[in-house]
Amino acid sequence: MLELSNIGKHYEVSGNRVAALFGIDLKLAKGSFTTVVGRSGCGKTTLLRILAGLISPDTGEILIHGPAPRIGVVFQEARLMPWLDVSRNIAFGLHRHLDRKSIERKVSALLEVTGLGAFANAMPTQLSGGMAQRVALARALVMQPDLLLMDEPFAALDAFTRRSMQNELVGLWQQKQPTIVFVTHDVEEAVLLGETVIELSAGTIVGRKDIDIPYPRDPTGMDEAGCRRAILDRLLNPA
Ligand SMILES: Nc1ncnc2c1ncn2[C@@H]1O[C@H](COP(=O)(O)OP(=O)(O)OP(=O)(O)O)[C@@H](O)[C@H]1O
Repeated sequence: MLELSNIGKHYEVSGNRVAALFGIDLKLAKGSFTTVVGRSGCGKTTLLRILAGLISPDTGEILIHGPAPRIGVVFQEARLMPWLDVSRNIAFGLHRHLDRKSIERKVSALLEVTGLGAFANAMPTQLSGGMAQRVALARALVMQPDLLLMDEPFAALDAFTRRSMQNELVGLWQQKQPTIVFVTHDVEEAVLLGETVIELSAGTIVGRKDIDIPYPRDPTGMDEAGCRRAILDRLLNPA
């Protein structure tokens, strides 16, 4: 579906050149679930922003095979419009394209899927962090993205809410099969979610691991622990 070839990006910081990414080669098959893991500052967000088209790389090519994908992005913070209720936040991107009845139908389907039915008319200040993040996910999904880009979307949530959001995300992916790229600094999360884990260190890919464990995965499982160990070894001791 999408291919990055030899992508590089640098920033100028106080007259110094900071290489945020270099030599990135990445192929995303249609319907695949890829997690990108690495420590703070390794270039994860920069990679996601390039995939989203929010910034341009300095070098390399982005090749799109087939029609241009519709892209949805979910950030670490929900970034809801504070003056709109939950339904209107979810519907925000639809208004230019659809009539009122179709909007209502789509929004109520997403309220159902994300378990927000009782909060359709709640305002963002009345939501918990987990609920607000559900609204952000619903707002991205209502546009039926072919490519869903997620930048540490569950990082600010407590462990219980994070676990249930992870399960919901896997369920949604299995049902609708969007292509997902999910960035995290948490190796456990990367192994629980991804079909493939891309290991990023100091701006470049230092490893890739296909996770051959059926869903739903178990954070306490032996196979999962083995995968985590292999990934951590490479991230802590890159060649
Ligand atoms: N707008 C910017 N201007 C200057 N430098 C930047 C900018 N954005 C990122 N950088 C630098 O690029 C490098 C990669 O940053 P990036 O945000 O992509 O990392 P990250 O892996 O997402 O980090 P974190 O997990 O902390 O969010 C870092 O050294 C960072 O300081």
